[in-house]
Amino acid sequence: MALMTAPEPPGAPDVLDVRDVRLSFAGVKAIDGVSFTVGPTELFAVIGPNGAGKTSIFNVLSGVYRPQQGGVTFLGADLLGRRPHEIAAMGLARTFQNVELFHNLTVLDNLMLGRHCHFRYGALPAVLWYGKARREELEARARIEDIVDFLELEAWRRHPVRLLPYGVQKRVELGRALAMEPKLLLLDEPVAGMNLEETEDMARFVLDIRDELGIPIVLVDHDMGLVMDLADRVLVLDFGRQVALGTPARVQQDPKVIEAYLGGAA
Ligand SMILES: Nc1ncnc2c1ncn2[C@@H]1O[C@H](COP(=O)(O)OP(=O)(O)OP(=O)(O)O)[C@@H](O)[C@H]1O
Repeated sequence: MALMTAPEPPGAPDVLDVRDVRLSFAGVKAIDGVSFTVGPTELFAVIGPNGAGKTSIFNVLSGVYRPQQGGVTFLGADLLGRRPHEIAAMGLARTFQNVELFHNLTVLDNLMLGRHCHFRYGALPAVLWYGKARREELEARARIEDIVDFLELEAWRRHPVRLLPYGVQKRVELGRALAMEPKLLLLDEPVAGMNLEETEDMARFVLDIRDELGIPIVLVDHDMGLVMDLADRVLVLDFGRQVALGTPARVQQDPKVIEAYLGGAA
């Protein structure tokens, strides 16, 4: 399939390296010494009860928050201090807890907007170098059609997003992130508010992105069940602190996790 990327060679370096990150807001420790790595084909999950610091970690990774301490390296380059659009251009794409799309635009137009970081020709150059700009647009349209196929959005492609069922809107948001041709995908509560069927569909697409497209994923959720089914490794947070890090099987049996997470707000 045209979307397929080359498999990583064995022993390829980690795509993400988070080292002892600390972030406070007026004395509230949102992230209190968190460290983890994400491998080149890994599906890594961050879980924890409400207020544990999951969204804060995503906001650090995507350049919205700057931590007071620690380091973050993405594909060997330092991330901290970079603006969100720079980080997106480096290949780190994210989805949001709530659907963040242009609701009056069609599915195809929303996906096209996800590709803007790949356009080299603006309005005036497009007039001057019509041929190249045209080729670029045709190429973009072909990539978008691949994504439409991959996420099974054919039936909705010309519909305004506001008319779509919620689960399909979340899939379009995923498609917009894929349109950026990311090297790492951050998914913020991808099944929040979904019914069972929509959740199962989304779980299948998330696995396919990792397995067929070879894109590593960091997924944040408070739904223990989903994460335990999907993730290669899980980081459990509570009050900003790292409670456990390991395979789902190991984390699930960790007494600290049972006490801090399952016994608490879960
Ligand atoms: N911009 C901010 N200003 C002040 N406090 C913040 C800010 N962002 C996060 N916090 C605080 O940091 C802590 C962690 O919040 P965060 O949103 O990261 O948790 P979460 O695990 O994503 O929670 P949820 O599951 O409810 O989304 C909370 O105590 C929160 O109130």
